Amino acid sequence: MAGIDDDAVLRLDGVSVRRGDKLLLDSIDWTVEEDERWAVLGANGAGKTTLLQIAAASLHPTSGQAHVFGERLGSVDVFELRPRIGFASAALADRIPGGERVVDVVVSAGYAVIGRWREAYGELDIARATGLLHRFGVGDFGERRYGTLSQGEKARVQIARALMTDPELLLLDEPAAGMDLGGREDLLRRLTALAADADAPASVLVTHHVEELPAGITNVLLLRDGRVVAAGAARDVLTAEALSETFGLALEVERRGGRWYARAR
Ligand SMILES: Nc1ncnc2c1ncn2[C@@H]1O[C@H](COP(=O)(O)OP(=O)(O)OP(=O)(O)O)[C@@H](O)[C@H]1O
Repeated sequence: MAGIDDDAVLRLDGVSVRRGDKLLLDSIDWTVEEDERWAVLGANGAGKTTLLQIAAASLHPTSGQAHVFGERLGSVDVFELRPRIGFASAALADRIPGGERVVDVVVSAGYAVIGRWREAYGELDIARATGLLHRFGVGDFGERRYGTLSQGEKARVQIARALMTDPELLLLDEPAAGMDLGGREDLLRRLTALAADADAPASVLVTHHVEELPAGITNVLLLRDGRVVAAGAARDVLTAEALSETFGLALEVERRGGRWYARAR
């Protein structure tokens, strides 16, 4: 199988993850290419976070093979891969000490992952971090203490932090969770702009809600009980039938202005 698609950012072949009797992921085949912006959709407990942990090289499959940047997990030093991956999630957001200055939260991403934490930050690093904070609508908060930010503001800081190292793969676990409607729509506008940026990394965004997909998502993977229901181009995959199967209820789905909307039938 090696060599079939060595340019892929991520390639999973028959990946399963088992914990005790439970199969968290069941024989997943999935390829993410450099220019693709993926969304992974599924109900609570479907296995989305587990799948993202494999993509982040922080979990190894129980069986099957996972390649990240062409390197097989299990045969490569993951500490070499991780600096090339930007990861933002609520769980990570909660681990950051509340007393940290927001700009330091962002700028330290580079030092944390590449082990340069002893070095002083340069002006260029601060400028880049500040630029990223502005890009995600929290540019005025650089001097604030991280713990004083709202959940939605922290999520934006996390995305800026994930992009700080100029990663080749960006993983976003429910970036709009806990945001009010205005905050969500503003964030989605910014993620849409990121998706349209030819220099932006390949990305995988995990969510429960089709309404939280930014316009510009190119591909979708639907997950139910650890299995792929469908995966491929967004407009082929986001059908009423496939979404209904994914969430276990009859849904209708609609696309408007590049965004997606679902409701019970
Ligand atoms: N160590 C473990 N042992 C047993 N089951 C586990 C373990 N870790 C996770 N699970 C279960 O695996 C399933 C998948 O979990 P995962 O967090 O990947 O789902 P998810 O799709 O991200 O869910 P959510 O949307 O609720 O965050 C869940 O049912 C969870 O309870």
